[in-house]
Amino acid sequence: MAAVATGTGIGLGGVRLHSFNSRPLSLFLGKKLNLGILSADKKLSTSRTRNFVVLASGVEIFNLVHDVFLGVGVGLPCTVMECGDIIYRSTLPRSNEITVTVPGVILALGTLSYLWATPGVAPGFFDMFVLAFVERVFRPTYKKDDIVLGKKLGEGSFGVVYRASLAKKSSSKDGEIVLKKATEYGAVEIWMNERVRRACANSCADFMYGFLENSTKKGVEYWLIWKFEGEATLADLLQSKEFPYNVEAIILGEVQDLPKGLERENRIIQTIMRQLLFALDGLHSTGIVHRDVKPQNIIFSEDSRTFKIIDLGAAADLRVGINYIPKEFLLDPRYAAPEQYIMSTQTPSAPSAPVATALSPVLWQLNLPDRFDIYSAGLIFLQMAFPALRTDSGLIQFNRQLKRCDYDLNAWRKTVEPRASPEIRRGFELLDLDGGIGWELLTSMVRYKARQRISAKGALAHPYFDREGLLALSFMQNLRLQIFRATQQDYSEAAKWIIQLMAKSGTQKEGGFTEAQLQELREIEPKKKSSPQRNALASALRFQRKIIRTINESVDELNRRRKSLWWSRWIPREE
Ligand SMILES: Nc1ncnc2c1ncn2[C@@H]1O[C@H](COP(=O)(O)OP(=O)(O)OP(=O)(O)O)[C@@H](O)[C@H]1O
Repeated sequence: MAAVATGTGIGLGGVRLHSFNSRPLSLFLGKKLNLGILSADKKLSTSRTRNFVVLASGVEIFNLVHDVFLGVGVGLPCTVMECGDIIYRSTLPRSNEITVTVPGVILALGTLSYLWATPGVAPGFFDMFVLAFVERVFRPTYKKDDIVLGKKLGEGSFGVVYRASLAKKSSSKDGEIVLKKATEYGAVEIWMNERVRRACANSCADFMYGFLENSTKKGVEYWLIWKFEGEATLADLLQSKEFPYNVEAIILGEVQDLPKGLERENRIIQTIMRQLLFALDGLHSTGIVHRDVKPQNIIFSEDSRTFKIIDLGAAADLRVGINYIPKEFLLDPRYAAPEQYIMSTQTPSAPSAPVATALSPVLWQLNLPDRFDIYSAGLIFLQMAFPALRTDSGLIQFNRQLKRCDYDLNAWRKTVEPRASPEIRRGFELLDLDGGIGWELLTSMVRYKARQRISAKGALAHPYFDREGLLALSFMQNLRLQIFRATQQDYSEAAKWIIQLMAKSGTQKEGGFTEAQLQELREIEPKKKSSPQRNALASALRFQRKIIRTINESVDELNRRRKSLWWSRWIPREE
């Protein structure tokens, strides 16, 4: 008895019949077709599917179609199940069995590395939907009445900071807190502090609680509470004539009885830089860019004897797109990197949180927003090495000089060194210790292009932090240094190319980038030839662009307001 079987499987006389994939019906009409010819007598036939021409009569076509419908959905295709043409039901592989294939493994590994790449899509989901809830349940909460205000510590445009204490305290040290009464920007700061507390608690001042206080007549006010970390910021310590020995004393807890000199100062500065980079690495690894790194925002924690970062009010969380405003103008101009924005201005405004989260690894790699903080940290390094740069006027003057040298520190050095004061010379000497490894690290932090700047993790692995310095590097350390230097190459052209591709493809809504913007990207000089028609066309284009820009900005603004709602709902309110 012979039967023509098609579809994915047909039961016939106790035998499960399988042929290759079911084909579109049009193929049956006199075309060549893959069909399995099966003999029911041979229960375990090894026969392969043969190709032959089916000249189907009307009745046969009807039967075939009937068979197809019967077959579909009965079993999986043999190609997947590797079952041959005829296999007993009992010998079929179990349907839930996972087949490991090379492309499958590559795909799975690729997906996993994408989900774990900075800023971490997968850890982000875990943090937001598990850790945040667990923390809410177990962390102590505070109310306005629990806090006794003390002296004012500072006042910025977005809030006032007080030293305070808790009315009910378990020990005298326990009760010392810092309270910030902040405007609507306090909501961002609460979000960032909570994120940091869960992801890298040691990087920043110990955040205790934050809530919305709306009983005051002033309107919306966010109250943020931190543990009181200590009296001194790095700015206070830098202003002392004793710097860096005053830092050594508080880090070690005692005054060293050693001769003062460059070597010793270098070691102290190394320690401060290591602690600062460690704190930054913690923030960056979790997708947070501080954007306001400066000595005033680095506090010395007396308990842990380390420097910690404060004031996350201007920080951006690139994992979920909070405070992600590509064109936002930034903050303290004394410490801001030349790009001034953490994201390329070609990057479209942040999409909704799930999309921002899904795209975050790509956007992070394209923009490397963390390098904004690295530039600021580099300037702090410079201030530690050169006392003349510790004053506002000194730093502003340095910034002007560096800008004139196209942000090339080596060029700046060439201009100032020949006529430098003994104090400036001493700074260069300090950085030139151990074969100039300090200078090398500094120049890899303070660079014009963000892409060419070293990351916090890279800086921590730099030989500058090995005690022996450059000359005593082992083979492996030397290799590491060479790799580090290779990674300092300029890959911005490649990134630009990718951005261009993204820009060209554009979306229907955004309309992609205009030719003029692409021109700007390519840094091609616009043609100078002009004619009345060309001028008229240019004016019309300019006008059109202006209208589009205005509409986009208004939509952005509306979106931003709408988007700002979702995460501020997480902030507790005082009952
Ligand atoms: N956890 C802390 N422990 C001890 N002191 C702190 C702490 N947090 C903040 N301070 C002190 O309060 C000051 C102001 O804090 P912060 O920078 O967060 O406020 P701000 O309103 O943003 O100020 P500004 O606008 O001047 O930066 C700091 O310079 C520091 O001296």
